[in-house]
Amino acid sequence: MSTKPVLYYSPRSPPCRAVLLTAAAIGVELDLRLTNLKEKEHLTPEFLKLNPQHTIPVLDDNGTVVTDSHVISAYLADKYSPDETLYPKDKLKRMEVDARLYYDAGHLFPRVRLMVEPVIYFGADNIEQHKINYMHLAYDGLEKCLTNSPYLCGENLTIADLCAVASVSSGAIFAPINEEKFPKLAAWLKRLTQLPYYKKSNQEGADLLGSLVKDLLVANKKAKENQ
Ligand SMILES: N[C@@H](CCC(=O)N[C@@H](CS)C(=O)NCC(=O)O)C(=O)O
Repeated sequence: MSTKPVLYYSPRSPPCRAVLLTAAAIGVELDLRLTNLKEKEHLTPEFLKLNPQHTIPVLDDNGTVVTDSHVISAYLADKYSPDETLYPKDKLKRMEVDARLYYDAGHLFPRVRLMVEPVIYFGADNIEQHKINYMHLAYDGLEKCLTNSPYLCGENLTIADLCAVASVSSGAIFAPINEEKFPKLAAWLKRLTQLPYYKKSNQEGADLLGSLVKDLLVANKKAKENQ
């Protein structure tokens, strides 16, 4: 008997939230398994069998194991989405969505992690200005994609929007989006926050990440002063 796909995840993680958004957009229920990175639950032999790259999210759909949020989102849309718009089957349209997904994988999320991971894992007590500027550079790429369309790939919401918004909403906590400089990006972000499942699938986890990092910045500073 087939059961709900299992998702190994953490709500703070932007890529995990991208998958939560995609699943909610499709209406597929997931069996959520919290994976605590601080406790090194992603480094156990059992987890490494699922994903030797030791990253979350990981999806286990009745024995089909899928890793990487972008690939998982594409898999879920292909397998479970009732309509094609979320991840188009047309080759040219799909290429455009894939290009935006790779932009998230290669530019947006890495710049978010560059700001937050030194604070979470290595005791940094400051997010340097150059990291914030670097995030802003990545916003610029999205601003230019948006031209006159409401979504990153035109008139329809796609998994590219859902993956990108998990990163952008997290990045914006530390590298705020200047509405004058990035008016289309700011409007796009507002548009996505209106999705009925946005708060539960993304906002709550982004808030958790924001408060964790802000608290750690203070704690790390104190620890340094007391050294
Ligand atoms: N490209 C991957 C990135 C996933 C990723 O780096 N996840 C972080 C948590 S936000 C992680 O698992 N870090 C643990 C590690 O790298 O060992 C994806 O989109 O799924």
